[in-house]
Amino acid sequence: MAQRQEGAHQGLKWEFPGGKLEFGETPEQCLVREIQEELNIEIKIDQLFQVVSHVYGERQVVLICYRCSYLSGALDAKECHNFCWVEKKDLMNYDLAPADIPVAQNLLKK
Ligand SMILES: Nc1nc2c([nH]c(=O)n2[C@H]2C[C@H](O)[C@@H](COP(=O)(O)OP(=O)(O)OP(=O)(O)O)O2)c(=O)[nH]1
Ligand SMILES: [Mg+2]
Repeated sequence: MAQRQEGAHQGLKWEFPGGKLEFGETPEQCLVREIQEELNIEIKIDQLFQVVSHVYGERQVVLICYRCSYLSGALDAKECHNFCWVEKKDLMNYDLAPADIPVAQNLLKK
């Protein structure tokens, strides 16, 4: 889990790390890039897990969530406030971004 930067949208909330699509890239390419940029590690995309749409006031986000595997690199909070590996059973102890609650609940069921 990554903690969002202070002052960002949903600042200091905990999230599944990732970020916005750039023009022309696939969602999978976007996630590999974002994890490298934010956490300094290389990952492999395993499979689509869940798609969530959430409205925050005037902003709508669509999260495309994947199961991924760690490949290489040393974790570093390059573009996030903090990070940690979290066991599924402990997910609900974090102050999650509201859009992530159904994802965390779904993970707990599996
Ligand atoms: N990555 C991610 N974003 C989430 C989650 N839950 C959630 O509500 N969001 C929201 C926060 C943001 O409004 C949006 C994702 O934008 P972002 O700030 O991560 O985008 P980015 O990494 O490309 O950052 P930037 O370059 O736009 O600053 O989705 C989540 O679990 N992961
Ligand atoms: Mg991000």
